[in-house]
Formats: sequence, structure tokens, C-alpha cells
Amino acid sequence: MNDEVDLPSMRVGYGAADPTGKDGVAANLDPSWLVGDPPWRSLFDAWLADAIAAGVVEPNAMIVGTVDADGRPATRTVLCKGVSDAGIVFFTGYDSDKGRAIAAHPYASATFPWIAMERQIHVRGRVVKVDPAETQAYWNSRPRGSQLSATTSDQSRPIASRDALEAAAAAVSDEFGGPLSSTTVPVPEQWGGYRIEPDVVEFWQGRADRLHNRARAIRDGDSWRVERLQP
Ligand SMILES: Cc1cc2nc3c(=O)[nH]c(=O)nc-3n(C[C@H](O)[C@H](O)[C@H](O)COP(=O)(O)O)c2cc1C
Ligand SMILES: Cc1ncc(COP(=O)(O)O)c(C=O)c1O
Repeated sequence: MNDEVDLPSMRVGYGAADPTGKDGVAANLDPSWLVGDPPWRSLFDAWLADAIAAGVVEPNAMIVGTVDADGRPATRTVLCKGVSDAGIVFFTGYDSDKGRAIAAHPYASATFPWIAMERQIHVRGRVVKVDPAETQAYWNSRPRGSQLSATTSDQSRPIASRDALEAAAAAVSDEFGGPLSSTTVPVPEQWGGYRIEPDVVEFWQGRADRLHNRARAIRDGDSWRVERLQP
């Protein structure tokens, strides 16, 4: 540890806005808030809307955890590009490290770390590829530069240098008529969406003295049960 950074004393206390926790609404997450079918959906939408309204940077960013063929976990940030009762959608390279891990173990976790909101949502479940039509529709909405970069990138594989990456990108750009062209860039074969179909969705809310609130919806056969977890 160097002298300038005192990591052991670095901490933020939560729940300061309502230390007594008596308001029962804003500050006191309870499993009774998880209602409907699926019971995680309405609170998920409300907390995402709150994060957007509060100006959280990249409010739809989530940390996706996967386990590779050797049983080794890895995490990385991706952008959530869709939420439905069926699950949480993101787009990426199917032959990336995460794509290979998902092929080996089709399960993932996703964590939305809304620390500025004193909130976190954690999702776990089976992963499926989205329908190609859904990938196509999302691809069509992406800026052309991002389409060209995704076409260029053999995601997660090494490349010798930045110069080599830019040369590859320029070659792909030329292939599609150069920077001013409006030629359609097709969806790369190894690119598309995944949907995490939740078995578990946990809502976490920071409270004073680390006595936090945790409420989760967990699949139980064909239905769901909700429960409180200890902090
Ligand atoms: C805020 C943020 C958002 C990102 N969103 C995505 C995304 O939606 N899809 C993606 O493939 N990579 C995204 N990335 C890059 C990934 O974190 C990661 O580097 C890449 O997907 C390769 O991961 P892998 O080698 O584990 O497969 C994002 C990175 C950041 C910091
Ligand atoms: C490599 C990569 N793919 C995809 C995304 C998702 O964003 P978008 O599809 O909006 O470009 C990101 C965002 O940072 C990214 O870095």
C-alpha cells in the first residue's frame, strides 16, 4: 500500500437519506415490491427508469459473468439493449471469449451496478441466442462506424498493433465503399444477440451500517417465489 491511498478507510455509507428507514417506500425495499408475472419485471423497469432519470453514466451497462469450458469465470461490461418478460438482451461477438464460454456453459449472470443510486440488480439464468430477425433489427439501428468496426473485429483475439487494427478497419471500410458510402453493411456471421432468461433476479438496496435490503424473485418450478436475503 502506498502512503497516498488509504484503501482500508475508503468507504461510503448508504441509506443516509433516511437513516430510520421509516418511509417504507423510497428507502425500504421489501420482497412485497416484487409483484406480477414475472415478479421482477415492474421493479426492474422502475429502477432502470430511475437510473436513467438520475443521469447515471451508461445506465444500461451491466457486468456479465460467464464460465468457460475449463470452469473459469470471467466478467465484462456490455450494454443491455432490451428487456422483456423473457429476459435481458445484449449484443456481442458469438466467437468472442464470452461467446465461447456461453457455448460451453449456456448460463450467465448480469449485474447492474447503480452505485450512485445505492442500488444493484443481479440476474442469473440460462442464455439463448436471440432470433436472427431481432439481431438484424438491432444491427440496422447501429451507427455505420460501429457496424464496420464489428465487421473488422475478430473479438477477443490478439492483434499485433493499433496500426494493424486500423489497417484492417480501413480495408473493411473500403470494401463497403469508403467512409462516405451508404452501402449496407451486412450483419457479420459471428455477431448477434443473447438473451439471459432469468431464474433469479435480486434487488439490492444499500442501508446504513451495511444492514442492507435484499429481495429476490426466484423461479420455483413453473412459478416464482419471492424472499428476503440477509445482507
Ligand atoms: C460501458 C461498456 C459497454 C460495452 N458494451 C459492449 C457490448 O454491448 N457488447 C460487446 O460485445 N462489448 C461491449 N463492451 C466491451 C466488453 O466489455 C468486452 O471488452 C468485449 O465484449 C470482449 O469481451 P470478452 O473477450 O470477454 O468476450 C463494452 C465495454 C464497456 C466499458
Ligand atoms: C465492442 C462493443 N460492442 C457493442 C457495444 C454496445 O453498444 P452499441 O451497440 O450501442 O454500439 C459496445 C459499447 O461500448 C462495444 O464496445
